[in-house]
Amino acid sequence: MTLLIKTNNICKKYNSNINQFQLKPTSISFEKGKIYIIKGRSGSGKSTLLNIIGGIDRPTSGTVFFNNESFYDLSDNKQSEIRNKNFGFVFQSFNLIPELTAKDNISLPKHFNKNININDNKINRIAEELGIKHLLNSKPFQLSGGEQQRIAIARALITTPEIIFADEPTGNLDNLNSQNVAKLLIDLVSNRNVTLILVTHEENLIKHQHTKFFMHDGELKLEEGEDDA
Ligand SMILES: Nc1ncnc2c1ncn2[C@@H]1O[C@H](COP(=O)(O)OP(=O)(O)OP(=O)(O)O)[C@@H](O)[C@H]1O
Repeated sequence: MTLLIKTNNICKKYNSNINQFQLKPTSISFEKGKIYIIKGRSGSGKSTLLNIIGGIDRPTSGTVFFNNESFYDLSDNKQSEIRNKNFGFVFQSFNLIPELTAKDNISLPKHFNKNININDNKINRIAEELGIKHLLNSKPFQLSGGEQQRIAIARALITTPEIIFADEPTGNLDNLNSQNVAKLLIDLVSNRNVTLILVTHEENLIKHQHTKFFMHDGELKLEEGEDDA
């Protein structure tokens, strides 16, 4: 088992006029090639946790280790490099650039880091796996939600990341598309030995070998029947 990400008592406090929220101290480990599912009610703190682990949002206190280095103590350049090269993100709202074709959206990581190798071969291969090869010249507005999310998944995988963070990736899709896209994502990461942290409510996709967490009022708990994380 190779440890990829580990958090040590990460905590986040939001104090605004509108609301107060606290992610309670969380210590958790993520291993290479494993799939982690996070469930929980709206507002319980799932995205807050995912953003901290994914290097997008610094915790109020505590440490996130990526490959044994304290991520938020690295330089801004190094943090961006890791986010761009080693992490992949899939969001509920797809986050595609409307002016770009599907192909250019998939190539986007190269725009941020010239050292990332993305070529036509690689794009065609992944597009084929995702069943979107015929859509590469289309723009997002010409595509259905399920097709757009497949493009976003291709963009997340094209850099051959070590870990994918997926925050309710099927939240904007109808039932059938939702099942298909979530299954595709799980199959693709499993075939590549990529770690997946998936926020989802798709109960029927969750398998016994996945590690399941439940977030309640900012507190993350391992679901019963699991070993300690
Ligand atoms: N930048 C912010 N400033 C202030 N409060 C915030 C901020 N981001 C999130 N919150 C608050 O933190 C709490 C947790 O939000 P979070 O988005 O993590 O929940 P969630 O479980 O992902 O919800 P959902 O399932 O609806 O996406 C909420 O009460 C939210 O309003």
